[in-house]
Amino acid sequence: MTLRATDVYHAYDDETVFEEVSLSVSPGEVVAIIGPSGVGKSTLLRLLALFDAPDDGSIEYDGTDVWAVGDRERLEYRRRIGMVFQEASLFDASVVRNAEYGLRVRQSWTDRIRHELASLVGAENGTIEVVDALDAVGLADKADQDASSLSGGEAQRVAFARALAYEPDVLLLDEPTSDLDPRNTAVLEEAIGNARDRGIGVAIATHDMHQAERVADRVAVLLENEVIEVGPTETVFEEPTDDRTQQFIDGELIY
Ligand SMILES: Nc1ncnc2c1ncn2[C@@H]1O[C@H](COP(=O)(O)OP(=O)(O)OP(=O)(O)O)[C@@H](O)[C@H]1O
Repeated sequence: MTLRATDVYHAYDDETVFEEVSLSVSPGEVVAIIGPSGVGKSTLLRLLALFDAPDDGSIEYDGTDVWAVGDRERLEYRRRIGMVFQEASLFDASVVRNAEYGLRVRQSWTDRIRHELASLVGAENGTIEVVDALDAVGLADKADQDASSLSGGEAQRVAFARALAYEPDVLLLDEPTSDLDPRNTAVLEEAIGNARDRGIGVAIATHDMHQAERVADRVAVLLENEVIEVGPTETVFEEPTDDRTQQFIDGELIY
């Protein structure tokens, strides 16, 4: 399932964020979106997540213009996309309840009843998908712990597991490790690689160029209202075609 933004124009009031930005995320690849603060990385992810409609251009899901179809159909596409924000927002319940939340809201009533029945007969630690997802972020042993007792890094790992649990086609990550220590960052980066290996398409907005080098197959550089360069990670970092990319990588571009 390829998610594709084509020639997207977007503005907040009279402040233009993008002019003709195009970017795709395909199954089994990690695309890093890098660029200075305020350039529009989060805005691009919100558009790809179908939270907001672009002012012009299109967002396509496997060739379907998702803003040209009805609300119900768009909701179905929306449900195939997982998003993780910079700060985890967990509610006051156990880790497993938090991790299964996305799965629950996406389930049909029949599925929900099935799972409620499963919990009545003692399968309290959630469905296999949720246990797998918690395992992928190294938190299966904390499934029954209260989420409020977790560290910030662990909370973010639960937020990632929540998105993984409903097996999205595409995972959109907005600076998911910017507040985390190296260990939690390493756990999440490994989970990103595993998601990619399972065929999920991942887009990650990051300030951290080393992280982009570590996790991404392709890198898109956002600058001055456009994607100035997109290509294989090695090419973008070793032999960029745009001088501004080199300046940005070298830390010489101040905005
Ligand atoms: N809801 C909003 N209303 C008005 N302006 C907004 C809104 N959201 C973002 N902006 C503006 O749009 C521009 C792009 O913001 P965005 O958050 O997408 O950038 P970013 O690259 O993700 O930044 P950062 O790296 O600091 O998170 C900024 O100038 C920001 O102030």
